[in-house]
Amino acid sequence: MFGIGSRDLGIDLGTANTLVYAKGKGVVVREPSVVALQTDTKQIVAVGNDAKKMIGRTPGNVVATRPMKDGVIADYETTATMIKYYLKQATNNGKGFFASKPYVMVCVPSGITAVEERAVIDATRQAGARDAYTIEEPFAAAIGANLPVWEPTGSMVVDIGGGTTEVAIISLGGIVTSQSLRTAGDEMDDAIVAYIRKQYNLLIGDRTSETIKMEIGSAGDFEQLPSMEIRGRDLLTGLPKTIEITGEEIADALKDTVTAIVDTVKSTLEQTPPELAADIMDRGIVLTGGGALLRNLDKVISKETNMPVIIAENPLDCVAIGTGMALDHIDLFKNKNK
Ligand SMILES: Nc1ncnc2c1ncn2[C@@H]1O[C@H](COP(=O)(O)OP(=O)(O)OP(=O)(O)O)[C@@H](O)[C@H]1O
Repeated sequence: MFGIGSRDLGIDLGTANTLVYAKGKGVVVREPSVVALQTDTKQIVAVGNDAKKMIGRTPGNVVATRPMKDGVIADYETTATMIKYYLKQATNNGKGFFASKPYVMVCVPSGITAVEERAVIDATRQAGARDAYTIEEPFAAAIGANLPVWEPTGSMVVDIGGGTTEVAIISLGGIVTSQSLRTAGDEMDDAIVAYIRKQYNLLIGDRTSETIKMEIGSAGDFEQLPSMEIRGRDLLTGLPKTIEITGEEIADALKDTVTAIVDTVKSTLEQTPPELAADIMDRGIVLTGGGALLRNLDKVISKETNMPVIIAENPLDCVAIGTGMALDHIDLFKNKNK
């Protein structure tokens, strides 16, 4: 063990949200993974919440972008700048420079390539880390959900984020089997946009579709679902229009995405050694990530697998908490990245 201190940080560098966990303090930064840039000079106009408000609303010379896609870096320079901004915010409340550079643990999807992983490490070092380490996202999620990952017992975690769904069986401090699906919350949003366009000839923006998903979205209609009024642009007249949409319609729009997630859970279970499967039967499948909050998703997974399903406490924070807690075991992650 070498000099891990209270200034060291864990980052959940997500497609949708970036969270920073500081040892002893908990989650100190929680903002959308969005950066607004001047198109010509590439100068940063805003980061995080301020930048997210600009999505779909920027003038011609400003663009609000999400530099992470499907859990990996799509735009290297912008990601490094975003990490730098959040590291500064986490270490010094955004004022000035680091007193001393932190060691940083960053989570990555389990299906990541060596080149994609290298990019995360390099971007974090470039952003000011003394050194950077990676941890696989479902492993971090399981630590953050308080699962007994270091014990000889099977735990199953399904982390549904913006870009990826990670399914893993964990025992004795390691991933026994896992699958990473590049389908998660963002694809649900896209499916809602496509459905409303097809059924109503109405064009809605990404932020509206995410709001619809959170407010009335559902993985299945086990009960009467709520409805809501939505606004968009009528593709026939070109004018703004308001319609009412039901939860049942949105459940229908989300069907393919939900099926893809359920199928991944099932096929991971099929690859699980029987002793570990028995442990999971006792303890249940644990859902983490923002997608775990989709209404009835726990019920659908439970019905399809015949297993108990539990939503972790604070599902949006599990990966960040687990990434930060893994700093206590940094020697296990040390050599991998050298
Ligand atoms: N109440 C809710 N119902 C449905 N989906 C939700 C809810 N709250 C958040 N989400 C979705 O969860 C996703 C974000 O989750 P999270 O912050 O765990 O992802 P991430 O870590 O940024 O992404 P990734 O792990 O793919 O890199 C978004 O798609 C968001 O719309």
